[in-house]
Amino acid sequence: MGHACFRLAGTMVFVAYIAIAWGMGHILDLHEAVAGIAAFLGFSAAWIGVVGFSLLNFRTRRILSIVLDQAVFAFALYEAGDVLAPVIWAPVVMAVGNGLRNGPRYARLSSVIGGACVGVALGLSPHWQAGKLVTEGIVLSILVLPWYTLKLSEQIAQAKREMQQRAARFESASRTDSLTGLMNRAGFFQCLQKQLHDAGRSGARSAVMLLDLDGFKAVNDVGGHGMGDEVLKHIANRLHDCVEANDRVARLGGDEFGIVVSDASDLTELERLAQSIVETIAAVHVHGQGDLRIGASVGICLLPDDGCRDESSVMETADRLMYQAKKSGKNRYCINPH
Ligand SMILES: Nc1nc2c(ncn2[C@@H]2O[C@H](COP(=O)(O)OP(=O)(O)OP(=O)(O)O)[C@@H](O)[C@H]2O)c(=O)[nH]1
Repeated sequence: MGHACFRLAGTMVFVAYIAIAWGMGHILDLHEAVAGIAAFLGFSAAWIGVVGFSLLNFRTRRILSIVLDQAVFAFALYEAGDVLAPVIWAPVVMAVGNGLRNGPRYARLSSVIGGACVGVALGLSPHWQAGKLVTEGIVLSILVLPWYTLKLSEQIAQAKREMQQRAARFESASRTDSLTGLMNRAGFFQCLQKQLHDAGRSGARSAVMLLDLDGFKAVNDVGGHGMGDEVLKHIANRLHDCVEANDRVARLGGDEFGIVVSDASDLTELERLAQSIVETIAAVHVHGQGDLRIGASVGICLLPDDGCRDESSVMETADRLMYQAKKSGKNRYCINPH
């Protein structure tokens, strides 16, 4: 309704302008001036009924308001002649406005109706017939300019969409590890930041795990880098299978992985998850390499923790605990005191 009021105000100003111009043009013929003003007031009453009070269904209302807009302008041009020269571009603007608001179909409809109405009005007017070329130019502009403007605006919108999609792809690539498809370090830190923020507000317990593979170097040394890459991808999939849908897994670099466990309210459950991760990795078989085995040392930082209020202090704690797990024999997890 706000928009209808805006259009209504615009039309009233337009009608007032025509009425005054007409009145001045017929200053010596008061009777005709009053008749003209009455005709425009009649139009605005019809317009208020159609658009302002929503008397008809949406689509019919739109089409009818296009016909009324364009027809009344053509009629005014026919009657008022040069007085309306300053607003000769009005049908083009109406068609472009209709297109931008309601879609290209309405722009085409508006320009065809506008071109036809103005063409007929100018063709019948002895005044405009005198300048035939100008008349043809006006009609041609009404038919061509809205189409051209809308085409341009469609192309700009399409280019904007493509740029946004490309930016989103770059953004996603900058947070993804290209080998495993997991989040990379940057993505993990972003995720950790959000987790700390949410945990700070809700006070709910969550956890951050830092996992470093044990004995991974030997896989590369024996099976080559290609084999090492396959093992990293396999481990990424297994870790992803171990956690809940709300948890996030990342490869932080080399043979180091990070996990944000969003709900660690049940400590037994969290320790069970850590143990199952250690066992899952210990069970990974490096194909064709005899009894070459790998393992994982895991450091777990429980949150909230007064000493871990930002990402770097959380990572430092998890890193310290991970090294503690390595030092105490590898293939195990260590958790901060709680
Ligand atoms: N295949 C492969 N290897 C990598 C990649 N990034 C790092 N590495 C290798 O991973 C190994 C990691 O080194 P370490 O953590 O010291 O090896 P580790 O045998 O697991 O040592 P511990 O952690 O002490 O058990 C190095 O040999 C790196 O070259 C990668 O993207 N692909």
